[in-house]
Formats: sequence, C-alpha cells, structure tokens
Amino acid sequence: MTEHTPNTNTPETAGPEPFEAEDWIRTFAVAPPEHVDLPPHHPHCLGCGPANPHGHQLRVRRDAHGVYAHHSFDSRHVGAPAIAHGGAVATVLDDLFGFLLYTVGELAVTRHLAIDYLAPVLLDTPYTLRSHIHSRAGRKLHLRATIENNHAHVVTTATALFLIVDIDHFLTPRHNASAATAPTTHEDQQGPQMDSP
Ligand SMILES: CCCCCCCCCCCCCCCC(=O)SCCNC(=O)CCNC(=O)[C@H](O)C(C)(C)COP(=O)(O)OP(=O)(O)OC[C@H]1O[C@@H](n2cnc3c(N)ncnc32)[C@H](O)[C@@H]1OP(=O)(O)O
Repeated sequence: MTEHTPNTNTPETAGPEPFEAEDWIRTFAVAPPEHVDLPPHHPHCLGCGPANPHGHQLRVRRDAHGVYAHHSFDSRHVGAPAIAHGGAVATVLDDLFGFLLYTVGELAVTRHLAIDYLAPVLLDTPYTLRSHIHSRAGRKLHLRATIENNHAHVVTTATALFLIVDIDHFLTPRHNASAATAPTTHEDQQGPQMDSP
C-alpha cells in the first residue's frame, strides 16, 4: 500500500487528487497470503478509510473462506430510528466485497449488487460480516456475503458481480464515465442464487 500525504486544499473527506490516484493504483499491492489483516483500499475510502470521519472504517481480515469483519453501525448510519439505513448496509457490503480483490490479485469494480434485508440491522449492535468468491468466469467474479448477529442469525445476504478491469479504469475515470452507454438488460443479473442463509 502506498502512503498518502493529506491534501490540504480539499475537505478532509475528499479523495486523492488525480495524480495521487495514479500513485495509489499503480502501487496497489496484493496483500501477501500470510497477512491476515488486509489494508484499507485507501485512507479516504467510504467503507474502510481510517481518514474518513464519515465512513465506516471497516477493518477486514481474511480466513480460509474469504474475508470477514466485525462491525457496528452507529447514529451516523441511522435510517428508521434505531435501525441502520439500508444504503449504509449496502455500502459496507460493497466495500467488503472489494476486499476479496486482495485474494484475487486483480483490479475489479462492482457491476451489480443485490441485497436481501432479512431482518433489521440495529444500531450500536455488533455484527459479523463475511464474504467469499462463489465463482469466477473470465472477467466475472460472482461474490456472496452475509451479515449475522451475535446469535448466529443471518440478517442480510448479498450477491455481487464484480468485473475485472485494467488499470486505465482508475487512471481515466472521467473518460470512462463519458463512454458509458445505455444500460444493457441481463437476464442473469442476480448471478447464481444464494444458498439458504
Ligand atoms: C491487485 C490488488 C487488488 C485490490 C484492488 C482494489 C481495487 C480498488 C477497489 C476500490 C474500492 C472497492 C470499493 C467497492 C467496490 C466499488 O464501489 S467499485 C465502484 C462502483 N462501480 C463502478 O463504478 C463501475 C462502473 N461501471 C463500469 O465502469 C463498467 O460498467 C464496467 C464495470 C467496467 C464494465 O464495463 P464493460 O467492460 O464494458 O462491461 P460489459 O462489456 O458491459 O460486460 C462485461 C461482461 O459482463 C456481463 N455483465 C454485465 N453486467 C452484468 C450483470 N448485471 N449480470 C450478468 N452479467 C453481466 C456482460 O454480459 C459481459 O459478459 P461477456 O459478454 O463478456 O460474457
């Protein structure tokens, strides 16, 4: 991982400037297998960046199955009173999926994310989040995740399709954004079905 000098010209939560982004992605290292604690994607990442006071500051580890994290949502993430906002839950799961890339060793981004909110995720309550690679077909990574409470009840499941991209995806993001075309319909948008929780 590369170290980043705080940018004094932008708000504290702003991401790296373009030239810093290039440094960031070019030096993105595959975390060695013996490293159980995985590094944040970058210091300001909304999901895991330690320098983002509005973020979730997720701390993620890997095990034999994939990656996992222990996490509590707090009042910054409230939706209905005492319940985490569904978007905040999605943020954390998307970011958790992003940690599987350390085990793949390639760059990829979310193309599709699907979440089943089985039970409310409560604020100030400890949860365990787990994610693993279900299958890979070429550039397509089919990923799965769960959130369970301390009673081993699964309260959320998620599937995602990540697509492997090359480094230019990050080096020329504005170009890529303008190159986007109308969405394509995909009959298999949800990917493989989840197992029962
Ligand atoms: C080395 C160290 C590693 C660590 C490395 C860290 C990296 C850094 C991490 C940053 C932190 C992460 C944080 C969390 C993850 C985000 O939050 S990522 C941000 C959110 N996602 C984005 O911004 C992505 C925006 N989308 C895009 O840029 C483009 O759509 C993509 C994803 C690059 C794909 O573009 P494309 O290559 O033109 O894709 P396209 O040809 O349409 O489809 C490719 C294939 O997928 C299929 N497909 C597409 N959509 C679907 C679907 N919904 N269902 C089924 N199939 C589909 C297509 O049919 C096609 O299949 P084939 O014809 O090849 O068989």
